[in-house]
Amino acid sequence: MDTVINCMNIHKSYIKKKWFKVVKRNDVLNNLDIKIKKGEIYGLLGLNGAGKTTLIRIITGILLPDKGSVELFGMRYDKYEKEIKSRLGVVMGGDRSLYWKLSAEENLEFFGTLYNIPKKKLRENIQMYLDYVGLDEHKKNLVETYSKGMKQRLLIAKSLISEPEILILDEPTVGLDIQVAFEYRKLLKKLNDELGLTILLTTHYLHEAEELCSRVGILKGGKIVEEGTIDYLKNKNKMEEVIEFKLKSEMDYNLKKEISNLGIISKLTADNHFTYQVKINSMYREQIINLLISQSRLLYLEVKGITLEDIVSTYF
Ligand SMILES: Nc1ncnc2c1ncn2[C@@H]1O[C@H](COP(=O)(O)OP(=O)(O)OP(=O)(O)O)[C@@H](O)[C@H]1O
Repeated sequence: MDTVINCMNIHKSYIKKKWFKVVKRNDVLNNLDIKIKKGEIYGLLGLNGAGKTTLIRIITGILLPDKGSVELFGMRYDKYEKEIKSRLGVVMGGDRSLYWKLSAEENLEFFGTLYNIPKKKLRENIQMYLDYVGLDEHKKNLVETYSKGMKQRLLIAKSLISEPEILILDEPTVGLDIQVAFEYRKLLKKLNDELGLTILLTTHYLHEAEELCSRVGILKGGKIVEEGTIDYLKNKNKMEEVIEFKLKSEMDYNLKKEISNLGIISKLTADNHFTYQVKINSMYREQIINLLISQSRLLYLEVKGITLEDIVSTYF
């Protein structure tokens, strides 16, 4: 498969200066490599502040790296910026880039002319993509009357108007309600399946990465420290599930030893009582549940699905 995004040895630091002196230096990306193949949906994962948005800004040519090189479609921004950008659709957080006093159709006409798309082709694309994102009925309405979900879909239509080959999205479903986010993910999947768009996105939601991404990469300490499918990451870290339980008193040595043989125990520090979590591979679920139920000190027990933060945290 062709590599369409190739970042090599990327370094990026944010520097705060006072009187020409560096007073604070934050090395965000450090010798980072990433390769994304044509047709993939790649999810960039990491804790808050890991540098996901910084990397997205570098890949989209908004920000220059301090060191290293970025190639899209085998081309570099210093020589082929216009060509690269014409093949890239970008949806960053927020809806500031739409004109609220214009209708959806007028917004797309305006942005389409910036791309120098011939008039007839532009009119066809506007119709096609408004249809595609399910906004055809509302195309004459002012954007200020749109819901957040509708604005998000319009931003996708806007990014598609120039017929890009790669779509890049920074936390696309943040702030959307469950149903709207579900529909939005369906739309992204459709764009990948039907139009063959390569998609790069950042997300904090495990179910989103599971539903959408053919591959994810974990960004930690300025580098991609792990890549693969979500299933691969879960199995590798033997972290299929989390069991939370509460005891009447502190866990004794014997119980702790028995549970530790099956999973990783931690105490919920935010809780003043004796609440614990154990991360386990699902094959040990029954065994741990039986063990805990046999304890007269057990107050409550809950089996929880693991979160993306649980997976990402194992790399810290
Ligand atoms: N323009 C900037 N100037 C200075 N520091 C910045 C700037 N942008 C980001 N940072 C810092 O760089 C680090 C990485 O930020 P970035 O937004 O890339 O992380 P992120 O992984 O996208 O985080 P989140 O998941 O919270 O959105 C953070 O410590 C942030 O405070």
